[in-house]
Amino acid sequence: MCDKGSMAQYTRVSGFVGLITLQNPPVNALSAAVRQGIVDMVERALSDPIVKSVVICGQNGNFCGGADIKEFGTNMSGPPLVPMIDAIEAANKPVVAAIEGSALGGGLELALGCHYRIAHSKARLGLPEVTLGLLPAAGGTQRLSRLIGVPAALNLITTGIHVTAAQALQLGIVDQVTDHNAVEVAVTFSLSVAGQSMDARRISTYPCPLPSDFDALFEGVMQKVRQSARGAIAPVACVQAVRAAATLPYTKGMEREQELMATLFTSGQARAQQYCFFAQRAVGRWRMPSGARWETSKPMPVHKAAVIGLGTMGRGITVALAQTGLSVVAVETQEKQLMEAKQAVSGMLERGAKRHGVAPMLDRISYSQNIQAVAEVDLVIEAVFEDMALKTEVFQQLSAVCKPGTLLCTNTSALDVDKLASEMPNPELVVGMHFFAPAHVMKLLEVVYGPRSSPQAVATAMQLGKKMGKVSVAVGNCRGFVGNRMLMPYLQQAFFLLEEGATPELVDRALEEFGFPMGVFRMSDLSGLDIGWRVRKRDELVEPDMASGQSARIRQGSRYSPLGDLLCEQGRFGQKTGQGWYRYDKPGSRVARSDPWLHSFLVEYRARHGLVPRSIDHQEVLERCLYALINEGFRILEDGIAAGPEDIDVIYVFGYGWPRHRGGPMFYASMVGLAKILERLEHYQQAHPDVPYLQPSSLLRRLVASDSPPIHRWREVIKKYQSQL
Ligand SMILES: CCCCCCC/C=C/C(=O)SCCNC(=O)CCNC(=O)[C@H](O)C(C)(C)COP(=O)(O)OP(=O)(O)OC[C@H]1O[C@@H](n2cnc3c(N)ncnc32)[C@H](O)[C@@H]1OP(=O)(O)O
Repeated sequence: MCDKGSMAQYTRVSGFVGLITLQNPPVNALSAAVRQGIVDMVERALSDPIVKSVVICGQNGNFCGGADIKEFGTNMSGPPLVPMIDAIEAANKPVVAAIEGSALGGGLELALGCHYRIAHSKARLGLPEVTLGLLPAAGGTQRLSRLIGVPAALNLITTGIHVTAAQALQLGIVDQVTDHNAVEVAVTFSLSVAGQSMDARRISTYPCPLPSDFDALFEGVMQKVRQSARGAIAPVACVQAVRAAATLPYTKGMEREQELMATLFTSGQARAQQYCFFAQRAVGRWRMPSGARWETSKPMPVHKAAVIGLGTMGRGITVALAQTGLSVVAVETQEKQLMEAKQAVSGMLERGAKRHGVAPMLDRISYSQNIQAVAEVDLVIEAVFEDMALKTEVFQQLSAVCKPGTLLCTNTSALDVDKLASEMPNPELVVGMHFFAPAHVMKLLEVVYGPRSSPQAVATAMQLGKKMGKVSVAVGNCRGFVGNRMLMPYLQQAFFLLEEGATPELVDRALEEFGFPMGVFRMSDLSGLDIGWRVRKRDELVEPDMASGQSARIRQGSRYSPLGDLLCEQGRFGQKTGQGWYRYDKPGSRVARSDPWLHSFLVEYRARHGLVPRSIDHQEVLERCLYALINEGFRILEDGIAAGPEDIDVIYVFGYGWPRHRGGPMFYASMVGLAKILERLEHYQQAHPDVPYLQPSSLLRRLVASDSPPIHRWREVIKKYQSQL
C-alpha cells in the first residue's frame, strides 16, 4: 500500500508498519510541503487500525538536512515544526526515526520527537543552526538537554558540530547503530515495541539532569562563548535557551526558546550567515569571463601529485594532499632542507592522525632532491621562493620532465600567473593554486586562471581543492588576486591613520570589536613585517635615509606611508623578533603588549613630517579601513576578476577572518547601504585628497545610481556595466 502524491510518501510495510519517507531532494529539507506531508501521513498512520507502529525515514539514504533555509527569507507558510513534532511525540503508537545520511537541525529535532532513533553507522547528526545565526527552535534546545544532559547539549548546540553515529550512541542521542539497512532494522524494531506504552519515551517529559556546579558551568560557558563568538549573538542565545531547559518546565522552556529564536530570526546576523551558507555553495558553480563554466568543464583525474619546494607552504600543501589520499612526490633540492621538511611533514601527519584516531598517511609521500621524480604525476604544485625568475626556471624544468598533460600549478601569492604561463610551451595547463598558511589547516583556496588557462585546468584545480576539503574560489589573475588585492587598501588606511594620530591599539581594538580575530597590526606582527617589506623593496617603494616632509612620503605619484619600512629597518619584524607594532616577552611569543617605544616613535615621526595628530574614533577606523577594502572589491567586480560578490565574501570569510555574522565585505556593504558607503568614501576623499584608495569605484557609483539593488541582483548591473566598457 503506498501514497506517492505528497513530499512525504506513505507506505505500509511488513503488514503493520506505516513507513513515512521524506522526499525533497537533495537533502529532504523540511519545506512547507514536506511538513504538510508529514502531518498528513502521521495522522493517516495513527488513524489506521491495522498500523501498529510508524517509521520515519528520508529518501535516497538521507534522513533530513533540517528546515528549508531558502524559506527563511520568505513568508513562511505551511504547518509549523513545533506542533508537528509534538504530535509525533504524543502518538500512542511507537514512532521510530531511521537515520541514514544526515539528521541535522530540524531533521534531528524531528528525530528527537520520535520515541526511538536508529542510525546507520555512517550517519552524521547535529544541530548546526548556530552556524546560520539561529538556534534549534523546534524543541531542540529543550529536548537535547533533557536527553543527554546540559554540558553535552551545550557543546553540540553552541558549536553546531556534526557527530558520527557512534558518538551519537555514546552520548545517548540514538538508541541503536547499525551497519545494515537502517530502515529495515527500524521497521523490525518498531514491531518489537508495538503495543507498549510510549510514556517513558517522550523526551519532553524527562527532567533535565542538572550538573552540581550549575551556575559555575553556565558562567564559564557563557564567558567562553562570548569570547569566541566575537559579537555573534546566536551562540549566546543558544546558551540562554539551554539554561532555560535546565531551569524551567518544558512548556516554559519552549516559550523561552521561541522568544530567543524570534530575536535571532529577524536579526541581520542570521541573514548574513544564511547568505554565507549559500555563497559557499555558489562559488563551486564557477564561470570564467570566456564563458567557460563548471557544468561544461570536465576535470582531469588526479591520482598522483607533486609539490616542489618544501618551505612552510610546501610542507602544508604536502600534508593536505596526503591527507586527501593522494600519492605525493615532495621535491626539495637542498638535502638539509629536505630532511627537515620530511621530519616536519611526518610530525604534522602524525599529530593530525592522532586527533582523528586514524593511521598517519606517511607512506603516501615519497621525498626527492631530483625534479625528475615528478615525471609520472598528474599535477604539480610549485611552492618555491617568490621570485619570478626562479619560478620560471622551475616551470621550464617541469615542462621538460612531466608527462604530457600534467597540470602545472603555482602557489604564488603575488606574482603574475599569466606571465609565468606565457613562458611555457603549454600555457593552458598553468593555473594558480593560492593556498593560505598553514595550508593543511586554512580552508580557503584561490584558483587563479589567466586568459590562457584551459577550463579543464581550472575544473581540475577546483575539484582537487574540494577533495582537499577547501572552499575553492576561481578568480582572475591580477596583482594580489582577490584577497591580497583588497587587503592593500585596508593596510594602507591603517598606516595613514597612525600618521594622523591613531595608535595600533586603537585601530586593532576597533577592528576586533567589529569581529576580526585580530586587528591589522596584531595580524601583521603575526605574519611578519618583513614579508611586505620585501615586496615593497622589489616594487622600489622603499627609500632608505628618507628625508622629512610631505614630498618624502610620495612614491610613484601617490601618497605613501613608510612606517612599516622604518620598523623593519630597526629589525622589528613582529612576533618572530619579539618587536613589531607591539612588543613581546621574547621572540616567538604571542602576547602582544603595548610598546612605549612605538608610541614615541610615532610622535617623533609625525613631528618630523609636520603631521598634526588629531583624535580618531572607532567609527573612522572602521569606515576608512573597511570601506576602502570594500571599494577595492567593487573594482575587482568591475574588472571581472571575481565573478560575483559571493566569491569575494567567501574569500574574506574563509581566508581573512572577516566575521561570518557580517556576511563578508560585499554583503556588509549591502547591509550598511551602498549610498552610505559612497557618501563616506567621498567624504574621506575630500578630507584627505592625497590618500589613495578613497576614490569611489565607478561600479559603486553605478549601483547607487541604479537604486542600490539587493546583492543577488548585482550581477545584472555588473554585466551591463561591463558590456558598456
Ligand atoms: C520561527 C521559525 C521557526 C523555525 C524553526 C527552525 C528550527 C530548525 C532550523 C533548521 O533546521 S536550520 C537548518 C539546519 N540544517 C543545516 O544547517 C544543514 C545544512 N546543510 C548541510 O550542512 C549540508 O547541505 C548537508 C546536509 C551536510 C549535505 O552536504 P552536501 O555536501 O552533500 O551537499 P550541499 O552541497 O551542502 O547541499 C546540496 C544542496 O542542498 C541545499 N541544502 C542543504 N541543506 C539545505 C537546507 N537545510 N535547506 C535548503 N537547502 C539546503 C544546498 O544549498 C545545496 O544546494 P545548492 O545551494 O547547491 O543549490
